[in-house]
Amino acid sequence: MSPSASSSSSSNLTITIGVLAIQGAFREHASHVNRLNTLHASTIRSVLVRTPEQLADCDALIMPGGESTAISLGCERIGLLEPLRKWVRDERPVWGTCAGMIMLAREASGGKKGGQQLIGGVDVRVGRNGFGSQIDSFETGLRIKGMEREEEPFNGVFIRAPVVDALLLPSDLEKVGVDQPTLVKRVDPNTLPESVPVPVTNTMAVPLTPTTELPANASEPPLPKLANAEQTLRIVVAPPLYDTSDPVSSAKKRPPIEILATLPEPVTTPKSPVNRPVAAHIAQRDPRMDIADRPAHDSQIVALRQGNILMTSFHPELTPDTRLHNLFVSKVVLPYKQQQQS
Ligand SMILES: NC(=O)CC[C@H](N)C(=O)O
Repeated sequence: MSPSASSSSSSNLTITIGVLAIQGAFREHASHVNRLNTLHASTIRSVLVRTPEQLADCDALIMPGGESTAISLGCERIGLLEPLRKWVRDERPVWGTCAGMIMLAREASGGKKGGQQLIGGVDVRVGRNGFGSQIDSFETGLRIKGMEREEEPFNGVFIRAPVVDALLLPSDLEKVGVDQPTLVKRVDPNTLPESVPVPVTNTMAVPLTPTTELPANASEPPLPKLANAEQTLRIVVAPPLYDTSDPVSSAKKRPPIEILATLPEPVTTPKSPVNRPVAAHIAQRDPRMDIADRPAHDSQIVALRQGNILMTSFHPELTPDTRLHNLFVSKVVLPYKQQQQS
């Protein structure tokens, strides 16, 4: 940020935070945003976003929790997917909570048949429903790095929340074919032992390590013969958002991942059978990801930031606490807006 972007300039600003309002807990997010107004010299206001035009008027965007397949389909139908991808490509501030986190991940496992469209932007693979189903919902006190009164736990509400399967190397960009906007890789979970770490030897399976090459023709491998096809793990991949003509140098320009909150224990035994293979993958941690505060298992990560993108696997809008909304505004949105104005 330039020195001219002093905090005094923030008093003249009006900050418009859009909340994607296709499905899910968007009203709760909007009301949390509005409550921040009294905390800042700038005017902070929320708007519900349902069209590309409404998005264009925003300084920042929140993608709420709900059902990522429904949100994704809704975005597709109203022509919001590409504007959202452009938003991320332009490095504008965005925060995804729960389903919103799934949308912003570069890869997602545990998807439905037929896959789903992702926006992408953050170099992680998340596992849908990785903590289990609705009845496995839980709340837990979290310490969130950089939040005001950091020592005071923030109540994380986890509802069919996504788990971080793995942090991905940015250089994986080169592995994603530009002609194939959404690839669905299929892995036969029967080939993966329950214990970790595992070498994947079945040639039908696409190994789950971040360094895996996709098949040269980038077409889907044939479906393995399974007793129960629902057990097949699907991984959907977001289209590449950045210039991949020189993947290595473009990957180097990617902002680092900052880990903001972790759980004390890894998620090694997801209750959902669909996600069991993910558990096997969890320990296949890429040691080249040298990141501060990285926990022993990537599955422990529940809040992270990459550049101007924030993602949390829990629902901060379902508690009265507005500290996380304030962190987004103070640490991501205001600096971005000030930089734009300087
Ligand atoms: N609370 C949530 O947002 C749940 C997310 C949901 N499991 C999904 O896949 O979209």
